[in-house]
Amino acid sequence: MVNKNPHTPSSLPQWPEAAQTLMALMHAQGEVARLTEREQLFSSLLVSVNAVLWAFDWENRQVLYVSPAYERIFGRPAGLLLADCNQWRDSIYPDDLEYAERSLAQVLDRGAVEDREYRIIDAQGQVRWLSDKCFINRNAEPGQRLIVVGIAEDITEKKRLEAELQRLATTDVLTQSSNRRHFFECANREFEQARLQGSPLAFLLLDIDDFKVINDTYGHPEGDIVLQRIAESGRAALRRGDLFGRIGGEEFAAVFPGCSADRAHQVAERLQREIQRQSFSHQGQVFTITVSQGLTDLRRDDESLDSLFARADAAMYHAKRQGKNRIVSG
Ligand SMILES: Nc1nc2c(ncn2[C@@H]2O[C@H](COP(=O)(O)OP(=O)(O)OP(=O)(O)O)[C@@H](O)[C@H]2O)c(=O)[nH]1
Repeated sequence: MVNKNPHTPSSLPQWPEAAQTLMALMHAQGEVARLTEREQLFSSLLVSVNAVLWAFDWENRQVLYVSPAYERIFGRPAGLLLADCNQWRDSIYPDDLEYAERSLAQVLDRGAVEDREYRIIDAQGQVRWLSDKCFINRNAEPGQRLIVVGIAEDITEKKRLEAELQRLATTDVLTQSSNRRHFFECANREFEQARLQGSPLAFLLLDIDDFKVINDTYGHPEGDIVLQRIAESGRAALRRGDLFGRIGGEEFAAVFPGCSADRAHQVAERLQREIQRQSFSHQGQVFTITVSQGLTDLRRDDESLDSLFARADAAMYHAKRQGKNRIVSG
């Protein structure tokens, strides 16, 4: 072969090696470009996701990595956390701290803990809910340091919606009292507990007198206001732990756990007076209302809440038949 270029060294065997180097260089540059692109993709994912990814060196108690969402969700500098892992612990809502630490330690036995939820207080003093799943790093060789990794998602909005859904499902929209279903669910629980513990329990039914006349005379919206005021009086008359709900159109019910019949009668009388004291006005006309109440208490042979309900219902209808505006015990 003839060397046509006098300036090029004639060591032809060097060419393939140089070409290979060049090819390797170009390949490496391509890899770097691809990795850079990947890194940018991961960075934008980590920034946009509403969760903190973290890695923790268990033995050395050191946070090795925390994703950018940490600063946004906790409102604290990541650098401080990397220097002192207690920064995370110090953000946890005091009531949830013991649970958060115990459930994190469970990862050592279980390899993964995916159902941890606890609250933190961010730097602005706002309470936030986290779902903080954690896993032992599976790639660790025996003898290597133990790394726990996790993903702590901000579920504050989800919790707020759940609470709102729960409120809507259990509350009567007009009076903001417990609705019928929720009232009886709670009442049944109290009944079972009272039976188990042998403690007293009283059950009350309250029905507005001549409510149809009120609606017919003053209009349905005025009737609605009456219902709201009765519910307010009911809530005001009860103690913490008592149950109160609207169980029908103009019918309310209450359960008094731990309350003797005499004591429940005093509460019913207070409620009766409070309702009688209220006055309503519609287009210059002032009117008052009365209610009839049926009261009973737990007896040894009561096998379900239905028995108490039936006795209170019968007592309430006695009150109606005897002229209304009164409390009858049954
Ligand atoms: N304004 C209003 N009225 C309601 C609501 N639910 C039921 N009612 C009314 O409550 C009234 C109940 O009437 P009745 O069952 O005859 O009872 P009452 O007139 O109170 O008679 P007594 O119970 O014998 O004193 C009806 O007029 C229903 O339309 C409600 O949500 N708002």
